[in-house]
Amino acid sequence: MTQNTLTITRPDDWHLHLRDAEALKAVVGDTARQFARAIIMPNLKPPVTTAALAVAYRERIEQALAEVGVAPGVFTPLMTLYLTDNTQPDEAVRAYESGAAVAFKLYPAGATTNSDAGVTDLLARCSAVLEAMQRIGMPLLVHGEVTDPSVDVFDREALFIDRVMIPLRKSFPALKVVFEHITTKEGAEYVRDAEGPVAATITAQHLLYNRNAIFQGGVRPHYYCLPILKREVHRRALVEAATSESPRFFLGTDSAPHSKGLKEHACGCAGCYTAHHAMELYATAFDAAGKIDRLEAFASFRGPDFYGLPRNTGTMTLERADFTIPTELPFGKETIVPLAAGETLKWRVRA
Ligand SMILES: NC(=O)N[C@@H](CC(=O)O)C(=O)O
Ligand SMILES: [Zn+2]
Ligand SMILES: [Zn+2]
Repeated sequence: MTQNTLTITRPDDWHLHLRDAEALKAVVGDTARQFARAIIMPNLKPPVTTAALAVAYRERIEQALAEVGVAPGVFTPLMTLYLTDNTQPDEAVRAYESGAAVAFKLYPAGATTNSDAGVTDLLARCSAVLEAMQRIGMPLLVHGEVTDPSVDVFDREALFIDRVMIPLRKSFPALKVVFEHITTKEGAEYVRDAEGPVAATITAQHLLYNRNAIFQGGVRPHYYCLPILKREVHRRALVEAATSESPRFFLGTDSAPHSKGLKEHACGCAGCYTAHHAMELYATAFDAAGKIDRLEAFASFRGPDFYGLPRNTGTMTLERADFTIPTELPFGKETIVPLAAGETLKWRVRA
């Protein structure tokens, strides 16, 4: 018998970009409608590099939530700090122990949107802060792509494992590491098999699409994100990982809003906007794999378990019903085109 409804513990998003100011106000309500908590990425301009900046950013998020009518306590932002070559160990201790931030985010310099202030050489520049993080149990969240321009863009994640991840985890074997938005079979296998406290987030777009989506009938900038969509063999490996019984894979949308104008551009920005219908996308992907029963563990259990946080207590109900994704959404004075705009999904969140 086909299952037509699914009630799960309220989910969390373990990788989210909320931006700031008008953009923040435009998108934060979408996430708060679907998720109880989210890990907020620190790649603002300028980046969120200190506990004080994270506290101030959290206040702006809370103000935006109030302005769009989200009641207090409905949604909790979990803040992160942006690691730089100059981050001092006492900043990690101050941020983590005061509750200002739950993790540090590693952006290799030049790897992705707003990563210019990122790290140039992780082990050479950041060993003292990594040592402190390992000691206090503060996770390191990693954008896992090498930045060497001579490396093919489709190979940058796989090479990162050998060049950065393995040496990092050899030097700091007890450091909690989240390999963010994995996109390859190599990434999934590494996380599945590695020793020690390692996990990975997986986006909806990497479960649903392979790289053909970027080029179907012409170039489609709204399917362009980093790390870029890969071949079908990789998509299948990610679906297998997400729907497996491994506790190491959990939901992280990487919803990354950019205005329509900046996406449909000669040099379009990387990032897919999925916060608006994230659970519909994930449910469609899990159902297509015949594994809708595994969605709750992926979306609601494994993330808090890895971070050492309590699981949520409320519930969300999804139902098998057509859900057509809007073609455009308001985005301050501009608009934003969500991922898979105009397409019809098989599941929707019951209001
Ligand atoms: N994923 C993306 O394509 N873009 C993200 C940055 C990131 O997560 O790498 C963004 O901030 O726009
Ligand atoms: Zn990233
Ligand atoms: Zn991201």
